[in-house]
Amino acid sequence: ILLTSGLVLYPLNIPNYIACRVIATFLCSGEKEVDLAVQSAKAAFKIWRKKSGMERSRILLEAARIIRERKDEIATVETINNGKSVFEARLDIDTSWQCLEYYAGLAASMGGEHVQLPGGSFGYTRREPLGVCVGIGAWNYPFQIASWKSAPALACGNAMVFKPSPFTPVSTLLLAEIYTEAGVPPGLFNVVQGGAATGQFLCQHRDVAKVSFTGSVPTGKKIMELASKGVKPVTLELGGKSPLIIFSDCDIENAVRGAMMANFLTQGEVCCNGTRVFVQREILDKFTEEVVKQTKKIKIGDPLEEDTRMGPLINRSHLQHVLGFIEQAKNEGAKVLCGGDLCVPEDPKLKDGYYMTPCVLGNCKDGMTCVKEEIFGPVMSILSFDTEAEVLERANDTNFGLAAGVFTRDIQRAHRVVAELQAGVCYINNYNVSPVELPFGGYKMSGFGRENGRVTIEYYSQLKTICVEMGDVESVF
Ligand SMILES: NC(=O)c1ccc[n+]([C@@H]2O[C@H](COP(=O)([O-])OP(=O)(O)OC[C@H]3O[C@@H](n4cnc5c(N)ncnc54)[C@H](O)[C@@H]3O)[C@@H](O)[C@H]2O)c1
Ligand SMILES: C[N+](C)(C)CCCC=O
Repeated sequence: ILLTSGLVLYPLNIPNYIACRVIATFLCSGEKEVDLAVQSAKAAFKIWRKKSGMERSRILLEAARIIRERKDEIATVETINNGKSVFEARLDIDTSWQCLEYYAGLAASMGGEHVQLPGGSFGYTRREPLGVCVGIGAWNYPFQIASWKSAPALACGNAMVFKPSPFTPVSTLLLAEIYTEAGVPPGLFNVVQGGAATGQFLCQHRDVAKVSFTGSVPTGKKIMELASKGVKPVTLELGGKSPLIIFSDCDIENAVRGAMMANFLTQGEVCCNGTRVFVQREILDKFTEEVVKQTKKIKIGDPLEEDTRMGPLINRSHLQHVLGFIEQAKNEGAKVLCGGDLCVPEDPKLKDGYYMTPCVLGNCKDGMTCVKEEIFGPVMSILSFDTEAEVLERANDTNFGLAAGVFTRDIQRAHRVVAELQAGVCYINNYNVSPVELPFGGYKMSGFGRENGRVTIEYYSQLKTICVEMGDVESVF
């Protein structure tokens, strides 16, 4: 997608292939447009917050139903938007409507507690919405990120202004359209387009009550700084360099499948990917041979085709950035076991696409750049280890803490190891599944706050305490 200022060309005609071409142009929202969106959300908030939880629930359920019904169409738009395979985009749309359904289920049960005090007095708490919340999204899961932020926000009675990444501006508009069709008040969910400047206007706006951000660590720090000026709470869903630990007693076939899931979804552009794959020495050769065999089989090509499993990366500069990491890895002593090259699919229509072959790096060491930094592309680094204590020490030796995984048949070891891993999301004998019932979010520099799960209600609401006196005032004066 080439972004220029200009007319919004939307809806677009869905083509039957993806290469590098302009599919839409959008105007970036400036300070004035951001203010209009916030004011419109503020007006809608006044109506929405008065609705009962049951009423909000019904509307969210209707939106979930429409997403489910339009799943194939939305997935196709997402594929054009981002480049991921349509097969995967459908899974993203599933977790999106599931998220709306989940919070619809919680909307009516939001409440506080009643506390008895001496002398018949009592207190109670009310869980109240925050107001206008801002959502700012990354480009790797555009529709899913917008759904994971807006569903709990709206369920709690808030309004939201959402800014997608300028690299993937399209699919979020479908979500806005669907909320409107489902019956939310006009302006309750607004989409503004643009990059850093638009994001900054949002974070600084005096009528914005909260910012929920998904993106990189450097941008997350800037957002936290901006929000701190208005003492606005933030949720930060940031990057990672997650460890995946494969013990020799695991089911190797499953572990190989897990490692593929942990590294190659969405062209490897996944925040929680388990890119540091620690394999116990006894099974290193066998595991590596099988993982390389499976990686070579990944079908790269037109992401709109049913059997494609890897499409193009998000843009040319990111492709070059990822290939640069592989060059550096070679220079630092890693061995390319497969992939890591520019790829020009046979289909002439795809010749300008940003394709590369998925890469497995062997002979990796903890100090190498490919092992320390988030690459955000299809690059798996394999490291060997001998003991549990050693691998735990090495797995935790990072400033990131988003996710981690462990493959073993020893159930006691599995729980012992995850208890020691410094990561917000830990997988045992699987990787990168995301049931919306479970909270998702990071430790350390991977951020704070959570998405999904019951706990997220706390991040989109505030607690009011009411103290009720049943006797006379006992004044100290
Ligand atoms: N933890 C998670 O749930 C999660 C999920 C997806 C992606 N990510 C992370 O996102 C990163 C990739 O996404 P990206 O390249 O879009 O990230 P990014 O930080 O470059 O941009 C994210 C969003 O922030 C906006 N932005 C940029 N500068 C801003 C500023 N100064 N003020 C306000 N907004 C600003 C961008 O326009 C975009 O919408 C990776 O690090 C990845 O790990 C994390
Ligand atoms: C759905 N996944 C694969 C768990 C990804 C969540 C969002 C991370 O980028």
